[in-house]
Amino acid sequence: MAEVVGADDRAALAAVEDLPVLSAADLDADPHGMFRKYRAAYPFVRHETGGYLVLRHADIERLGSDVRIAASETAHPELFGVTEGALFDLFAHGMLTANGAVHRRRRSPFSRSFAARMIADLRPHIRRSSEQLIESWYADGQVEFVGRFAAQLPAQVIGDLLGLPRADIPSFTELVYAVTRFLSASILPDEIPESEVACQQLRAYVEKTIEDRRRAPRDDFLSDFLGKADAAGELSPLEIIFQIVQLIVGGTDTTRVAIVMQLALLLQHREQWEAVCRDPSLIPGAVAEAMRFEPSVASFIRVTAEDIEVGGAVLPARQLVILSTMSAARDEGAYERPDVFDIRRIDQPRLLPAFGAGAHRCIGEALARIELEESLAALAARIPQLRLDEAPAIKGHSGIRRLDTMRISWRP
Ligand code: HEM
Repeated sequence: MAEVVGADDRAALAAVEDLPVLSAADLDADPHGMFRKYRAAYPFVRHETGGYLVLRHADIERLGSDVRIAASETAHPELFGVTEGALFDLFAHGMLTANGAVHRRRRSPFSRSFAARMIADLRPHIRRSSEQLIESWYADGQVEFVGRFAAQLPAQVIGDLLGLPRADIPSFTELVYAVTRFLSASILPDEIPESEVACQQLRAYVEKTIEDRRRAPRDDFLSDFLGKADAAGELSPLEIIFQIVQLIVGGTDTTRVAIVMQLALLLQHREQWEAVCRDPSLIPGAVAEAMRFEPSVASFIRVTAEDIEVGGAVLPARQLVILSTMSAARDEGAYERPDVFDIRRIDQPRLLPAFGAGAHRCIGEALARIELEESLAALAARIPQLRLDEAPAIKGHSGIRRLDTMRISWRP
């Protein structure tokens, strides 16, 4: 039986075996309500799949940088019986699931090209892409926003970053979303083969793009990355391919869901939408608040290397740990009135929990924020009279969250 090492003033903790076990169905039915209820009493609870859900803001910040918990390497594909193939390689050779020196080696060629000041140069281009997407359906007076805008923009931005031909973007987008399905804990076993085929095709496409760029380098992001990776000589050919695949996959669905949720939340709080339309300086605050209130990524996963004390109880060694950034973002210990959506709030931390913590903190944060800001600015400037006809039903309490459709209109 795990030992309880000290008292926490918010809870009299039982041994780990006695902690509540939350079911995925209950969590999916009311994730914020469940987190609120248990966060007040327990620093972490058990998940029915066998892992532990860590709930409080300060614990997640700390554990995100704690070397005693490690990225999960190939645990996710193995959990689904996937032990070889392109999906497996994505986890075996990518930075997201790697640890220590291997992780640093895979991430470092990107650090300069993804720095905020480099990415800032893309802002006008991302604004133009947003405006062009809006113009493609503006005359219709209404649109299904997820498919016709939110799914398109992130794929276009990454496609442009890698210098892909615009004609390839629709098929590229389909492949990316088919691969992303595998990252969700809710994928069904009979959906995996389709995801595997898509990942093989995406790998082949990226491989060919890299070959083309090596033959004819350009003044662009991909040439810069290949130059650095080749000069350092530390990445295998497979690692080079899968860092790019991971960048594509990491930057697409995450941003799609966030673009949808920020617009939905603003239209559901009409006074705040109108304020953003009148005063674009409110946009960065609106983006941060939407990421806090309904984050597109609900958690990140680690494995404990040894027993770790958290809030007066012990997380046992060799266990899967789900660090719930979604719970952290509504923690009463970190935010005033956490269940109120308020784009003017002044207690946002400098580092938003939604982008993770520690060595794996999102490498694409600056890019994601610009996509969110510029898409919102373009919508607010062009269609301030927007109405929400069908709100998106956002689902999921861990990993990337899911949503299907959202209808908006602007006819008088
Ligand atoms: C709203 C949008 C986004 C959210 C909420 C988000 C969230 C996250 C989170 C929580 C992590 C940490 C995962 C972990 O520690 O296990 C992460 C890592 C990562 N993200 Fe993002 N992300 C977003 C957009 C992007 C974009 C636009 C890109 C790239 C174009 C990107 C690429 C990556 C990569 C490559 C990693 C792995 C970093 C590493 O392991 O060192 N993300 N992201």
